[in-house]
Amino acid sequence: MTLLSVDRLTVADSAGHVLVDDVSFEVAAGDRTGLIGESGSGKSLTALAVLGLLPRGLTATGAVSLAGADMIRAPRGHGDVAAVVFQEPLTALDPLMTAGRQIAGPIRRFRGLRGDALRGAVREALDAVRLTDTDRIARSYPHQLSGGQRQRVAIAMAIACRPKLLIADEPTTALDVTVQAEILDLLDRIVTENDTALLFITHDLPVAARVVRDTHVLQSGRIVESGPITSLVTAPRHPYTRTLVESARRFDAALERTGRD
Ligand SMILES: Nc1ncnc2c1ncn2[C@@H]1O[C@H](COP(=O)(O)OP(=O)(O)OP(=O)(O)O)[C@@H](O)[C@H]1O
Repeated sequence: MTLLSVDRLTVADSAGHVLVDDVSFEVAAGDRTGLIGESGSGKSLTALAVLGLLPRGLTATGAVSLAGADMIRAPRGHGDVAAVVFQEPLTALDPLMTAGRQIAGPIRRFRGLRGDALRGAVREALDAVRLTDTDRIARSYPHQLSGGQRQRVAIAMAIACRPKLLIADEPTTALDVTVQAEILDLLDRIVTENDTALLFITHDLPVAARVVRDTHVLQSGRIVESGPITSLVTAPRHPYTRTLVESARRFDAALERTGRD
């Protein structure tokens, strides 16, 4: 079943500059789809258009259907269908609210739980993202948590309403390498266990290769290549994809050399 259908999506600013150019792709239930491209290639604007959350001054044309809702002409709240995890958890978290209350918000709104049932669901969400000491974490404010803990709380908030689609926009870019690997494993496990579809946005090909199956490569707002990530890595067709693969290989080789020193 197609959950998300993006058909000839074009996003332009008020001066008419085209920022996302004729982008089409689909995500079916349970898919793990990547959007890969360098900074400024249009990945985040594509995600925001999917959620009906484009910044003021930008207009979208084409068609975006999310679980049957027209997200361009009649965007509606997406909270029960899709959830998003951003690069910097502090942008998603309210600095003045404890982690527990933040996770409780969408559960109350979309699942209608109250009292003990609500508290139980918050604990469950914290357990699901492998946060130990859940009572302390639930009582903590964002600044009292580490970067990795904050991103786990943001993921707990995103999955607490059991969305059918999880959009992760550079979810590990702000984290150090060990924490990055833990968060990728966590996302991998969560989408597998809940059969959630994943739209994973990154500039980092090796990071994408850990979690996605099919991917689209974006350059200057356009999709230049699409396919299974394994084929893209082993036999890239477009020159830009080749550049991405080569720079990932050079980085790997440099890491290996550093390891031997
Ligand atoms: N609100 C806005 N108004 C005008 N231009 C914008 C706006 N937001 C983004 N852009 C421009 O649109 C283009 C695509 O931006 P987008 O944020 O989608 O890129 P990205 O691939 O997600 O990059 P990054 O990984 O750096 O976030 C960029 O050239 C950016 O400068």
